[in-house]
Amino acid sequence: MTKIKSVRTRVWNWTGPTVPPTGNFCTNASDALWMKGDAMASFRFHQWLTCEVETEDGTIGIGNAALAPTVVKQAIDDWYAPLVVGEDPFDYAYLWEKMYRRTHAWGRKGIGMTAISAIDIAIWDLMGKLTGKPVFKLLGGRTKEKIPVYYSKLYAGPVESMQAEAEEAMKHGYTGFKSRFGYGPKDGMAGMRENLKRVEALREVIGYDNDLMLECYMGWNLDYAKRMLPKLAKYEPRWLEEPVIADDVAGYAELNAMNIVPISGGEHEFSVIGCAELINRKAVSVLQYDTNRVGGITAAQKINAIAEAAQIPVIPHAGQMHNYHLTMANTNCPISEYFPVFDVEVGNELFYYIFEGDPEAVDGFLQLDDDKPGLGITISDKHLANFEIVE
Ligand SMILES: O=C(O)[C@H](O)[C@H](O)[C@@H](O)CO
Ligand SMILES: [Mg+2]
Repeated sequence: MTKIKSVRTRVWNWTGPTVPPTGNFCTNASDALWMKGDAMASFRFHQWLTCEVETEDGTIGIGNAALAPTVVKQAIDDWYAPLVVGEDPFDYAYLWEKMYRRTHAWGRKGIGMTAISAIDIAIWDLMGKLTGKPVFKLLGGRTKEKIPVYYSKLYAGPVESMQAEAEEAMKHGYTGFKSRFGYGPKDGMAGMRENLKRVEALREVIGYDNDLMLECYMGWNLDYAKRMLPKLAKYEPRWLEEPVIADDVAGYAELNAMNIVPISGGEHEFSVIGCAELINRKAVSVLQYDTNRVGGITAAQKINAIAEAAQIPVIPHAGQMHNYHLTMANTNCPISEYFPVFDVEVGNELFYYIFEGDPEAVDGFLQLDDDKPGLGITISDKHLANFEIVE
């Protein structure tokens, strides 16, 4: 048995070229504020955290976090790393509880649970490498020949450019497409019409034999969503995502109970109990935790069991290997989100510039390798010139 010897955290700041997103490309929680300018102008994921857990025999497991990397790094360095050094990585359930309970006063959600996630993902990568098995083979094995993925971009912009993007994506074999709304409560009825115009335009391109998912990114509220749902029904969205802020679980449940459009959410929920509440209160018809926020693979797999018992499908936020392995290992995880490989824009695509090994979608599917131990990713040296790395 080899013990954990060290935890190395690094913050990767992208300093390379970026594509400026169109203004107002997605509604968001800040839209409710009285503020000047475009709230999404500051919405960038141009930083990422890598977390490498090394054992005494020199094996290194790789974890990561996208939320607040500099703060999560400090939390790991100061609080969480000391809790796992000297421990056996295969005692991962005990280590998860140790990290969760020793910081329970402040770490149950947000930064603390993101830090736990990064370390836990690294531990699962480590266990895969130490056993010579891909992580999905440690979770339940292959439940799919390949993973169906949905195309996730279509940021709100001019109707013609959204239609052109959807047309291009159609050529790559996707059968699911997620777009972002650009308008919300502050834009009134005129904004509603702009939103509906774009949904109609996308349906004209992709037709009705493909899935269309609609993303609000917490930018609406209960009143606006209740008014919009009947107007959206005829476009048959597969789901309406994060219509209200993450704390408005009652609002989620009311919208989902209207049974007009399935409501999805969870990418801003944390821990097993946090997701169990969304399920038990019937707040979502599709649960979308992100493994690098919710508590890592240990927590995500427990949540998958609770969701399966309630027959709520789990389609994790973001794609990326820490989520793909769970989707491969669970029949109740039918498809994956997939950010197409793009020049760095909002930052959802930054993962591709830090890591190697993330599979590219082919004809709307992606594949995992039965013989690649761990998560199957390495830290890339291909784009180092475009990063400032903080140890
Ligand atoms: O579901 C998603 O992909 C997220 O909400 C996105 O990361 C974000 O880009 C908002 O569109
Ligand atoms: Mg989302």
